[in-house]
Amino acid sequence: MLEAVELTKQFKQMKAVNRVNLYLEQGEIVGLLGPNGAGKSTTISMLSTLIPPSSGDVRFHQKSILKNPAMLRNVLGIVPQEIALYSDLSAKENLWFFGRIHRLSGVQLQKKVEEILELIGLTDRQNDLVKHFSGGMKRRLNIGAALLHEPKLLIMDEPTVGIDPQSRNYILETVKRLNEEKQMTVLYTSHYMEEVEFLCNRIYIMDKGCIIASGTTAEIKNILSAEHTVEIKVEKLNESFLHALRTQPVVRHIAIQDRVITMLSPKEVNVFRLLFQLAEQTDTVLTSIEMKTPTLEDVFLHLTGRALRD
Ligand SMILES: Nc1ncnc2c1ncn2[C@@H]1O[C@H](COP(=O)(O)OP(=O)(O)OP(=O)(O)O)[C@@H](O)[C@H]1O
Repeated sequence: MLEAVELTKQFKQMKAVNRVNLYLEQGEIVGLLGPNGAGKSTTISMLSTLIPPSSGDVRFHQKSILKNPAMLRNVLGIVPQEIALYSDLSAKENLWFFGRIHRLSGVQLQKKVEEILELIGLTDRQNDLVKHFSGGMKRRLNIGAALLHEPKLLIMDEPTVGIDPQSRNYILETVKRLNEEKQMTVLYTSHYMEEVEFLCNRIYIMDKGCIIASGTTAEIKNILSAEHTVEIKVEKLNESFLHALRTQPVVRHIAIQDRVITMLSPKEVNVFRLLFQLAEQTDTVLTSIEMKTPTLEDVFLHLTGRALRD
């Protein structure tokens, strides 16, 4: 349905997006995952015809949209990262305004506004001014505004940033319903692993302007199929134990939070024996050792050496 071919954006000295190739099939929810500054917003700005690429192409149903953006714009809904609403208007008035931009009017517009208010759970608050809304309610309305013209393709730029867990779940469930009930194709960018894992059929992981991995969640996790994530709890964090761990060639990506140490190690290594030996040598009391299947977060760490939300 939509395809990026060698898509590149150069801002003066900075290559924000570097030869990105990705595609969305009709009816898929595709995740674009990456840390701040990875190039996600720039990529979707080019995909949604808001900014032109420096080189490369964007194709919609195999046709380049660079010279004919209207073809895509008519069926595209965009949920921007920044809230784009009028705070002195009510929720309903905002939806009316955006509906008119999409040339809806009369009974058709009225019906659509009611339907959207219901979908985003704001029917009861439809007459309240947006300036009195919580962050989560604004985000939901922001999404509603993108849905008025029944887009076939919805591009969402980190739609859950800075909101409460309840609104976040509401948004995720709404996206899933739109996909299942209306067969809406969705490109969803986020730096929350759990969100893309919950929503997406396929995922692209982006870092420093490049796609560094792609596939289904299972395929991406498989990159680390030969490794375990090991979680070690210690009674007291001991520098000599950490030093001993860090010097082991079979131990990688050590992360520490409070008294919990997380690391990766190959499955064929007897990590229990190794940890007990090191604990004994350094007078460290181990409270528990747990082996886990690597998460997408671990894969990102493996590929880039950094955590997703560093
Ligand atoms: N108009 C611009 N001019 C110059 N540099 C830019 C411009 N827009 C983005 N950049 C730079 O390009 C890089 C990628 O930014 P982008 O906003 O696409 O990343 P992102 O993955 O969406 O990050 P975030 O999650 O913070 O939005 C960043 O280093 C950013 O500073």
